[in-house]
Amino acid sequence: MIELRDVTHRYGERVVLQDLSLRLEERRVAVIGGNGSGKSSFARLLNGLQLPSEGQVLIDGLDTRTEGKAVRRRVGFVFQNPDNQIVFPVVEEDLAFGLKNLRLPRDEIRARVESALARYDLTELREHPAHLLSGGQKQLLALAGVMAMAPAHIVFDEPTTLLDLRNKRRVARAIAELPQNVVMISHDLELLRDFDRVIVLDEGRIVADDRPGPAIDFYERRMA
Ligand SMILES: Nc1ncnc2c1ncn2[C@@H]1O[C@H](COP(=O)(O)OP(=O)(O)OP(=O)(O)O)[C@@H](O)[C@H]1O
Repeated sequence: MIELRDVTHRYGERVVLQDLSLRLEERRVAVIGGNGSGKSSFARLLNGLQLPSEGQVLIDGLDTRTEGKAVRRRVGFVFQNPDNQIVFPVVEEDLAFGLKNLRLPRDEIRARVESALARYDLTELREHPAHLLSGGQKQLLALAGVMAMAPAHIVFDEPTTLLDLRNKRRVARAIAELPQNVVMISHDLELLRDFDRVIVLDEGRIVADDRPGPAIDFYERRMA
């Protein structure tokens, strides 16, 4: 479970998240809101990439402030910009990198890399230089890398912005099938229609927190 207790976040003087208290227990939670409403800042608090200016963020009881390392093992993060995520020059090496860090046995690493390549249609690109992939292929590789690690929670910061329709559907299917808890930031409202819960942020505050239908209706009226 992810829990925020009285969380406020500032950059300098500017308050970007204000006094949030939340328990996220559902399997799939989405966070939506206008540009600059604080969604990415919210996402980055969940794996300790950012620490809250005030309050606490707890992941399965672990405080991101004091248990950062354990938190990062439990929470995978898929960045909006895959260039932030891809560290190795060749596709399959990049996929194996995080798994080696987990000190998994070599056979297990090989099996997980094969399965991730196949699942995201990257098998033919396995020896391809990662920096020469298209934007969408990079996004798939970043996703595949995090999913191969099988963390308990996965936070997605706009995972489909660069994807064509086929790959968007592929990612939507993959997310639907994930056994993990998912928190997803997205402007793509179709992607969240079957989520369990949708939170709407506006200027760093929660203005709706509901099932997808009513939350999306609220957001669309507010943005009209
Ligand atoms: N590192 C930073 N330093 C200073 N201000 C920042 C920083 N990161 C974000 N901000 C500001 O915080 C506010 C919230 O930004 P955030 O990226 O969390 O919003 P968002 O809802 O994800 O936006 P978008 O939909 O445009 O990606 C914005 O006003 C932004 O300019």
